[in-house]
Amino acid sequence: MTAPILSARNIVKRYGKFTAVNGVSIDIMPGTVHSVIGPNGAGKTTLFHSLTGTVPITEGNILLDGEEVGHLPDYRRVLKGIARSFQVTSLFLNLSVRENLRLAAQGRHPGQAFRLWRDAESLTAACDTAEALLERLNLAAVASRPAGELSHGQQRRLEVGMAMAGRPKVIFLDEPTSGMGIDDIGEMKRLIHGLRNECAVVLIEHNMDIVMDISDRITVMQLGQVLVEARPDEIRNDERVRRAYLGGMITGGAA
Ligand SMILES: Nc1ncnc2c1ncn2[C@@H]1O[C@H](COP(=O)(O)OP(=O)(O)OP(=O)(O)O)[C@@H](O)[C@H]1O
Repeated sequence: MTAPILSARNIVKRYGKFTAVNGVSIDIMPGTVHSVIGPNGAGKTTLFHSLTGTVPITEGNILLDGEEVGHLPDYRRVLKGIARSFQVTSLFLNLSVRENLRLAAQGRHPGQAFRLWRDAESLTAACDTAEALLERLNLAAVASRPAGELSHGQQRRLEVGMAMAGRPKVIFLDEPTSGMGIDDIGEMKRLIHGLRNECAVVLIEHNMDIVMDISDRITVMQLGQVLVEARPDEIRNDERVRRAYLGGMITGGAA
């Protein structure tokens, strides 16, 4: 039987007396897109922060490829193979798209990001990674333009590319299609769908059409806990989910 690439057990995150995540267990299987959905305030973002190390967990265990990472800071988890999509503000807006990707590829190894000129071999590898990513991201035509001049949709694809550049084992994407038009959404869906060939994807997404279309598994959260975890077709037809709190939200997309 295939082992999960990421396995979180009984994750608890408290802010003072308030428990935002209350005993969540989740297994992320390799080669899958696993979405986390739920109403506002359900604890999705807090769970993401807990798994990526953005906030320290109060209780629980997180195994990445069998190794406990639950108490490592976020930058150490990145080195172990956990990536999350950077926010637009984390792009180097004055550098070209190609240079952004090169730096992200170099940054895979600690201390190398700003030693490009000293390590020709690693620079060549980073260039190759950047060129391959430019094609994957459909950004080759704008490779030489400053990242700050890209459209919103292009910037969001570049963020995903920056996370991909380190060849992570698991990528966390937090609402990658927010604020996008229909064409950009289609491109992002194709990109995410293709990612599962090389790593697992954990996705927070409010657009149910997208969730139903591209997820292999869906975890539904409510009040800091897991309400149900299942395949999209099962979630769509789950009366607890439908009646209890998502109701008419699950309507679109081909599950
Ligand atoms: N830093 C914090 N301090 C105190 N409470 C917090 C903090 N961050 C989140 N919370 C609370 O934890 C609960 C879960 O929030 P969280 O942002 O994880 O939910 P969510 O499911 O991602 O919601 P949304 O879909 O609206 O983004 C909310 O009640 C929120 O107010």
